[in-house]
Amino acid sequence: MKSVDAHLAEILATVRPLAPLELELEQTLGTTLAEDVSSPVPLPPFDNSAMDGYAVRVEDLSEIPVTLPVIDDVAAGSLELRAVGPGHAVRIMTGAPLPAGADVVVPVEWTDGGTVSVRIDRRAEAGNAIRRAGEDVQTGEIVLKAGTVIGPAQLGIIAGVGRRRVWARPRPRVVVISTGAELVEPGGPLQPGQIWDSNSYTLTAAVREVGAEGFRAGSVGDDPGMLLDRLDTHLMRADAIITSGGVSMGAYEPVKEALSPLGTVRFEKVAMQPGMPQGFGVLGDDQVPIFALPGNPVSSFVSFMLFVRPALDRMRGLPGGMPETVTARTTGPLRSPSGRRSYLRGVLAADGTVSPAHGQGSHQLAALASANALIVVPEDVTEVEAGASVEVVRL
Ligand SMILES: Nc1nc2c(c(=O)[nH]1)N[C@H]1C(S)=C(S)[C@@H](COP(=O)(O)OP(=O)(O)OC[C@H]3O[C@@H](n4cnc5c(N)ncnc54)[C@H](O)[C@@H]3O)O[C@H]1N2
Ligand code: MOO
Ligand SMILES: [Mg+2]
Repeated sequence: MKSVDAHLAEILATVRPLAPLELELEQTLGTTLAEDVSSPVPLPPFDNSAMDGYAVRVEDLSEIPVTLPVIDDVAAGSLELRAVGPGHAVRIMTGAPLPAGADVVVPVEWTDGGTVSVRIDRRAEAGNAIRRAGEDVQTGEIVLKAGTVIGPAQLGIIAGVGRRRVWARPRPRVVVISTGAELVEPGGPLQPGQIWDSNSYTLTAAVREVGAEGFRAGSVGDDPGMLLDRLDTHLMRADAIITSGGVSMGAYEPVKEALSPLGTVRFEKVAMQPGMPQGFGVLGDDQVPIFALPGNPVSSFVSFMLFVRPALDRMRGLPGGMPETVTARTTGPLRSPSGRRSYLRGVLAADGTVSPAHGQGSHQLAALASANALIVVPEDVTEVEAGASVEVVRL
């Protein structure tokens, strides 16, 4: 059987980072910057006030209290400014440009708030409550490096240096298709022998959670032809395809039947549990990667975490690789089939212990829903005692 690492390595050798596009600011959340962004101007662009108060000359504060005439009123965005001469005060709002001649801002709380003249009751040091031009960013300074994932704060500084568009690798568009004649769309009535399609929702959500765009394309039953039609419909706009089900040893394995003849998708057993039956390859002229995951809901979820997520990271221009693990102590004994790496469901606690879930069946939704971690049991281990330390993938 193929090792987990070899399967992941083959996937990572196949997928490619998406080509950068010049994106409008609003479209960039979750994308990966493909250029260094620098500032064309100093930030702030001009000396301005950090507080609502009065701009004055510090030498006029030598005798406190002192009353000064208020010669101007400067709000943020004001253009024409009168200089502050000796013995003058200018009322100033936070963010407003500092008038020439002033070298201190006295917060209004330290005064009587006068508008014609102001009594200042407390001395402020020179430079108080002044934001100097360029103290945040210098002209030409790189504020974000290529390869940075753009979140809200990164959008802030891109907008803050005046960029309307940036070059970034877009979020991969991933189409999720379920297979299985037994599947019914949640909300619909169940006939005998039917189940609700959970994989479509789990996998589309997992795609979105890792920063890609997920499109749930529904189920195609057990009909290979329907699968091929559904793939045709979505292939041109997909950067990747995920299917679940129909890849094992059964008589009706629509994914295997539909894709094996194409010769570009391989189906094999990987030395892991859950997630043993795996299909991976590329489709169409654009070599769109397809992840043909096993049908058992826990198998497809674990397969997503191990194989799809790292691939999507790479497509986003990020490193992407085997999920990180943390060390924990298992509170209960663990069992794992020899020769397969197990990913058992468990609950990792703040005290560094991990409690294995009661149900470890790869179809058991409840155990997966209550887990926040996958306990890794290596291929050559079949028993782990309670209290032993284990490696754990956080979910
Ligand atoms: N004789 C053998 N039988 C099986 C083997 C094997 O090696 N020899 N492998 C087992 C393992 S391991 C797995 S995993 C499953 C995977 O099989 P498939 O990928 O063909 O999945 P299906 O047969 O289509 O479905 C399996 C199971 O999962 C349920 N399912 C499928 N799709 C969904 C969905 N969208 N939402 C919820 N549940 C889904 C389906 O009803 C089946 O119960 O094969 C084992 N068999
Ligand atoms: O891959 Mo299966 O998930 O071992 O049940
Ligand atoms: Mg099957």
